[in-house]
Amino acid sequence: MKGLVIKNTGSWYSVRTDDGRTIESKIKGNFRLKDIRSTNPVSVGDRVDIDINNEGTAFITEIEDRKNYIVRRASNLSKQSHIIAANLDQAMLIVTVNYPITTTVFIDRFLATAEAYRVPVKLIFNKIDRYHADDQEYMEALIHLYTTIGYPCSKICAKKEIGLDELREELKGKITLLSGHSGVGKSTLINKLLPGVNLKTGDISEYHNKGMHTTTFSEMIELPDGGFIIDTPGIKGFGTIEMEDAEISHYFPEIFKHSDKCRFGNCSHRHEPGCAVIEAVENHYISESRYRSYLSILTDKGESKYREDF
Ligand SMILES: Nc1nc2c(ncn2[C@@H]2O[C@H](COP(=O)(O)OP(=O)(O)OP(=O)(O)O)[C@@H](O)[C@H]2O)c(=O)[nH]1
Ligand SMILES: [Zn+2]
Repeated sequence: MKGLVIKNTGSWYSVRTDDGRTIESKIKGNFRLKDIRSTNPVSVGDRVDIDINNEGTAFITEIEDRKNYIVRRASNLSKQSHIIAANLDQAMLIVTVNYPITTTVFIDRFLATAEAYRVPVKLIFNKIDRYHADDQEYMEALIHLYTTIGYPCSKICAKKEIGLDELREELKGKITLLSGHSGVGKSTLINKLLPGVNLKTGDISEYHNKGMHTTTFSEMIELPDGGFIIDTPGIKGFGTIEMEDAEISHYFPEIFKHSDKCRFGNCSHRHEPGCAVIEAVENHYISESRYRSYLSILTDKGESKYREDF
């Protein structure tokens, strides 16, 4: 029987089978993944094969290849990773241009990390009911910028349920990582998407923390129309990802595009003569804010500041 891992508590995995049952399962055999040293061989989002036994529980016998997965370091000292979730169809970053401000550096770091993980991202601008003319103008400028680069954007008001039907449509049948600064309205939004659950605003992590006595607890929230949201407690975004200096520009699509024409193949786009990226920034083909974010990742990389952000 094939199914989807939707929850993990300790050594038990809840598997939603393709015929609609939820079967508590354990791992059988010794799973080793080729390219990752991870503390958990199976994670939420994994597609698995299970053998159901007489008691109605099952053994996981096979894991399908993942199209992507997100990780965090198992602990500060360890080189091992913990897989937070696998097979994400998309990530949505909830952004507020005010109340509170989401900085472009925060947005761009999230986008670059998503590129590194090969997870498509959409930006959701929330609290549109609160914005005055200046905020609105800034929001439209950001939407123009990010849409041009290739990141779809939409505007919602979680509180008054504006724009939520379109959002529900986009979440249907998919595994979506939902992320955002504290205070952008993530709990409010999840509440509206899950009628009947009635989480108090600010309580979402408490809800997830039920059974938090195991450190490997992880769960996807099932949506009424099908599809799942991942909102892992304690993980602001994507967990940790290591980026090599030379790689970073690959995760800024428009910078990468221009870097073809740099004089030096190993150009860092900081100060080199004949740098096509710097020229494109000067000529406004690349936005200054994006370039600043690129530089900030380059500068902070390796420092804890960057790791804490995600
Ligand atoms: N005006 C307005 N306020 C909103 C909207 N969405 C959420 N809020 C308010 O913003 C505040 C923060 O909302 P939360 O849903 O708790 O935000 P959160 O992102 O879950 O924040 P944490 O719980 O800290 O992670 C609350 O006072 C909400 O009522 C919106 O669309 N418009
Ligand atoms: Zn360059």
